[in-house]
Amino acid sequence: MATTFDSSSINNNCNLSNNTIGKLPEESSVLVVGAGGIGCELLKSLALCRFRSIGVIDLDTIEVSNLNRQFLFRREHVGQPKATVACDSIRRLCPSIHIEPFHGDVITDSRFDVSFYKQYDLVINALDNVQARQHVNRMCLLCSRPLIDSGSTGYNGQATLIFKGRTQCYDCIEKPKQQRTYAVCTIRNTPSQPIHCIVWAKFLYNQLFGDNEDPNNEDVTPDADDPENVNNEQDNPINGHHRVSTRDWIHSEMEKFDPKRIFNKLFFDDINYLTTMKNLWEKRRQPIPIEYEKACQIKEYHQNGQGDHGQSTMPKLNDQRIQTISDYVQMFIDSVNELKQRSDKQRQIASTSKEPSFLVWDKNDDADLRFVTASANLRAYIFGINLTSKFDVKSMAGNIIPAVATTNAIVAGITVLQARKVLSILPRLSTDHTLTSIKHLTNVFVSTDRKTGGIIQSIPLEEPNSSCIQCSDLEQPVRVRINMSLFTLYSLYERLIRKHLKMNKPDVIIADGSGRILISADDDDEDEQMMLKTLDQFKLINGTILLCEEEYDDETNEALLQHMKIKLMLEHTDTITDKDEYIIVDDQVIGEIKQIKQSLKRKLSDHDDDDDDDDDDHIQHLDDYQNEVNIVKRTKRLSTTPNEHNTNINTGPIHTSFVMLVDDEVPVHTNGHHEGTSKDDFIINTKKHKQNNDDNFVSNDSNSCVILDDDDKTNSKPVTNTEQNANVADDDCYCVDIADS
Ligand SMILES: Nc1ncnc2c1ncn2[C@@H]1O[C@H](COP(=O)(O)OP(=O)(O)OP(=O)(O)O)[C@@H](O)[C@H]1O
Ligand SMILES: [Zn+2]
Repeated sequence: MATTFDSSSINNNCNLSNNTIGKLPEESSVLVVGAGGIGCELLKSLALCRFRSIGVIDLDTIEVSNLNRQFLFRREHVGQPKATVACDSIRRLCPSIHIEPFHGDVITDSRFDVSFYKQYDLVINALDNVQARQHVNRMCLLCSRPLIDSGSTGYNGQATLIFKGRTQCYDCIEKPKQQRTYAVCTIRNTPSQPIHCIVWAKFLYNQLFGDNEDPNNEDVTPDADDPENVNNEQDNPINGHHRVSTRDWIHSEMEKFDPKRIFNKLFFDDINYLTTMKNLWEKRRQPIPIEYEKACQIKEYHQNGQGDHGQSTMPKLNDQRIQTISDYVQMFIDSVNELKQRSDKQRQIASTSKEPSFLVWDKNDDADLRFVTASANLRAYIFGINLTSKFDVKSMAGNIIPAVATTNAIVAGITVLQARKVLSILPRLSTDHTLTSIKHLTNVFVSTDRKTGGIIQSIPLEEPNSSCIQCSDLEQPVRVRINMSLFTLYSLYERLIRKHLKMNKPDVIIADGSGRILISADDDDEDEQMMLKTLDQFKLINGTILLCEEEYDDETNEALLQHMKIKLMLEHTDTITDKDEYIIVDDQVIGEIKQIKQSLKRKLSDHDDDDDDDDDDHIQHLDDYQNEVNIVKRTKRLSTTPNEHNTNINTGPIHTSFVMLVDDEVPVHTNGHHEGTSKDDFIINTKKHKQNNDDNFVSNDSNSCVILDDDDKTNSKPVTNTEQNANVADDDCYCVDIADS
């Protein structure tokens, strides 16, 4: 790494096409997200292939376990940010490069907003988790930046291309569940494999130290509703054994928090209760409860003293060895004590900061891992299941598939070739909105499955999935800037969605592929407590997209005006300190409205010029017009300047305008400066209305304008920003408030 490499020597090999129109690597800038296994290989290859402007994001610091394959790091770097060290190493390899590190979480760090992404021509993912990949995918769709998603699992890998609206995006195909799920009854009542005990131990961790409000925080207490337990009377004390929910029990125990009592509750009382559910044990080995004092005496590796199950006599690291039950008892007590201290400290920190008040299990944290190893093995012993070494628990609990350095290197190489191909077509992308300019590109997979072809396989790009929530509806989301740790669900729904965006009562769905409903329109009993929670308490993060969708109300017909779908993109910023404040970022939306205006103008003037009174033409025109109205309706979501909800932002006077559609005609309104004006006046500056309020029909409210039925001026109605839906009949006109541009 100390030597400097002259990359020009390999440039010819990297010249993928004779296409001189394309952008050259040295002229382009690339954002690499993730500086781990693939990331290190990728940065090296990009630098050697003459990429000269690179941004690198990574949230992590270097660990000893990274050093075997993440070769930009050395032992002396352990503990330092990956992004910074990776960039330093690349600079040593290639001094002329401009490479900038960003140590932060790509999802939650508010530095990585739309303008950040727009600095780059191309984005490359070298990440290891779905959530971060989905986030970058969304940002690239929003910013119209091509994305290459690289990844590897063991011997398999991929470098797939994502072009907004032209190829499938990362979310077009539902991802297989990352983690295998196990039946709750198996975990709580009848484990039969080490993994069942490990999953149980992770649930237990969450119950003792984790987020109690997390819906995934499963109860670890015996499940009296087990379908196999049908003939038993449920939840009755049997032979004096009560079933006590661990969650409730631990709360009542918080003061004393004695690890020995916890031990006895989990491994003696609960197991005793389980043994009373007789049906479960008709065809299974019944678990044997153990008390703390007795467990301390057990020097066996296994219930039947079978020792180190089938493991070879190869020398092993300590963590790879299975220990005795008494060792695991000690490990349990020590780790519970350590984690209790840490959790108390965390609660204290949370009381004066925005930090969470709970612990989050981390496979790389030694106390976390010891707790799960000890708890899982004690439970395994009770159920007669083989024990598992700490080393194996880490890989099973962390859902780890071993990384293969060679796969990472191959994937990184392919990714750089993909990047060069993308650059070669970049200038044409903005003018060609079909698949033509990218039809020679492919997704590339590395696979050991020889039946499907060679190790490296090229698969044609596929068109977007029309029902993909992220990319099918190319309408841009409305970007809302808020402070997630202050802004409440109430403010989101009542102030922003209902009052400002004027939706009636929409469902609000989290568009992360889970389909989780944040607020249901059907839910009449809104839980007040829930509405007062801040958005971060619902685990909404920077970049979350919410789909607000309103259905027709057939009975009242009201919904005709309100039938809308709006996507909101939440952007977190610490700079907002008012809990109710939000800023709608509008540059793209204003552009969109201008386009609609242009297109309406064209249509209406075509119609005027058309002397032929052909009925079919007329119908066609009305259809077109209706489409436009629908577009406008759907686009009813604008306003960036301060409004009644954020007047505390001192950004000057309110300039609010309306886009108006009156029947099939151009809107007419009567105050002096606009009267008789042409079709151009779809956008009416209401500030001017106020300045000229010598007119009968003009409201004194600077946020209002007057609209008329085209042919009957007596129908004139003043319309204000906030009342427009109520006052304007559906067949009269339709208003869209937009910021004065
Ligand atoms: N949300 C995120 N923001 C920024 N970087 C991320 C985010 N999520 C993951 N990463 C980074 O992506 C990289 C993925 O690399 P890799 O798959 O080699 O994982 P690793 O954490 O380095 O290795 P291991 O998991 O085996 O310890 C990591 O360096 C990780 O820090
Ligand atoms: Zn998609």
